[in-house]
Amino acid sequence: MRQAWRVADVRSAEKALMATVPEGALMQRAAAGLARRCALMLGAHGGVYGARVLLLVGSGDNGGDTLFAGARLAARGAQVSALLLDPDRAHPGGLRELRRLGGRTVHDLPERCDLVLDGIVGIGASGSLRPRAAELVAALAERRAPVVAVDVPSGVAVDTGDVPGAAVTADVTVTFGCLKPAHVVGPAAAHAGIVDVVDIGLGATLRADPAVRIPDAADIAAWWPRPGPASDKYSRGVVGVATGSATYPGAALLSVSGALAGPVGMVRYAGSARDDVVRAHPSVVTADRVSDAGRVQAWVCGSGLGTDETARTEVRGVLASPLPVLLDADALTLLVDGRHAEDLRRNAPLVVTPHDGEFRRLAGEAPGADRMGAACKLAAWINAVVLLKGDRTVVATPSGQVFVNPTGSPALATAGSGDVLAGLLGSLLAGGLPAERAAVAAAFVHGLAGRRAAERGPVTSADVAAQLRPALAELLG
Ligand SMILES: NC(=O)C1=CN([C@@H]2O[C@H](COP(=O)(O)OP(=O)(O)OC[C@H]3O[C@@H](n4cnc5c(N)ncnc54)[C@H](OP(=O)(O)O)[C@@H]3O)[C@@H](O)[C@H]2O)[C@@H](O)CC1
Ligand SMILES: Nc1ncnc2c1ncn2[C@@H]1O[C@H](COP(=O)(O)OP(=O)(O)O)[C@@H](O)[C@H]1O
Repeated sequence: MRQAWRVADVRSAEKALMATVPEGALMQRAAAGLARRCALMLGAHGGVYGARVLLLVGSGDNGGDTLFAGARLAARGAQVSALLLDPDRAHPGGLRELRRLGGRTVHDLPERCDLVLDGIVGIGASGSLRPRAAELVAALAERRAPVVAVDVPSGVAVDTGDVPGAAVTADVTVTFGCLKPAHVVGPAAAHAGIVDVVDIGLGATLRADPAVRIPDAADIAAWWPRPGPASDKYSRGVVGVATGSATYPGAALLSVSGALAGPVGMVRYAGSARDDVVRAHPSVVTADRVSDAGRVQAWVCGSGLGTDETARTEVRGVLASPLPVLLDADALTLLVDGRHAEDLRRNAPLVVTPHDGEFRRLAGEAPGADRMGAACKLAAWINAVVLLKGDRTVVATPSGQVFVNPTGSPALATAGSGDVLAGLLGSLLAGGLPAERAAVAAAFVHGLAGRRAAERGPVTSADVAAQLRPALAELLG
């Protein structure tokens, strides 16, 4: 599991580390790692010697890292030019070193270059880029040269992953010590490109809790419940699916197909699409209503359910059970008027899976610029695990733990793909995973399936469901 830390925590760790090393040592470690990565990129396209490298240099230490890295590239024969945003405030030691090794300063963006290092601002940035920096970033976007962002792409909000204005879009971001939220969450993540972490020795002093955890395939494979010799269909868990309606029978089929790909031994369906469900999935045991469904270990409720009194009774029914419950789509709409406030006071886990519109209705405001903060706030408020959908889906727990999903594809933005996710997540709940792991694992595998489906052309949610099994076969070996 990778982790990312907030600026304040990085700063304290850096301060503690700096007290133990010679002055300037951290910047040299950062510059060495940065130069190495740049040399690798140049090496793949003709070599370092003679390559035209442009440094965009702000007046903080981010610019300092960039100048020292540029000096190292100049020492290897690159033609390095530095564009200083504020020449009087550029890092003096870095500028001296660059000049000593043959680098020069320029006043405008050159027409052509082989690599650009973005050292305008790093973790010391505040607010959106100032006009001169923003102009430069806009002009850079037209040059189409490969860009390496130093620590973070300039213009992103480091702690939230928001992109409040102009921002550099990098091919590679070389960051120091640890990941920061902007590398993995929100619209900023798409600006970072491939992210490389350079070890500057921060590990020992970085003691704060991470701001966000990023699962990898090994985590999901380790968590995924697997049947053993003593398993039977009941001991593997039975998930109840209360979704779909006469108007939306497809939602029932999609959520059931998601549930069937999960680890449970049986799927029970309760609702008016039962005939369609059995026709498509003969192994599913069906009933008309939640109250008649039989024993399950977790409930999934909401996709395509409608918002009439029958739907309300079903939502009330699943919430009244002592079991883990996932509420999605129409069930979330039904929560908004407050009539289920009492039902929400339950001891068993609750997971809600809103997209932005559902989130706004539930929380009373849109997730806004800080998706992690917003998800945490809602999770604490309703005492539920919140899975906030989107690119880089966020999972937040009532106690404030946050996960960001690294898999997925924009192709998942297709009607019904959330229904598939809900079914899979419910299956993991019934299979015995703690709610936050079920949410994280479901988002991860759903994202893998989305990617696989996208490789085969335009994606429907049925394609996503069909790719869950192959994605799992690959993941679980
Ligand atoms: N600490 C360490 O141990 C290590 C730190 N390291 C490196 O230091 C970096 C942090 O350096 P930092 O603290 O000097 O801040 P930095 O990111 O250069 O930004 C400050 C400058 O930006 C300016 N500025 C601010 N906002 C702006 C805006 N919106 N638009 C435009 N400009 C804006 C601000 O201007 P001012 O407000 O002063 O006028 C000031 O000039 C970090 O990311 C990493 O690369 C590594 O060497 C490893 C060891
Ligand atoms: N731009 C995007 N990039 C990646 N994934 C996305 C994007 N937009 C939506 N998704 C994913 O697609 C799914 C859509 O779910 P949802 O909005 O509930 O659809 P539906 O209600 O039609 O089933 C979610 O898993 C979400 O994370």
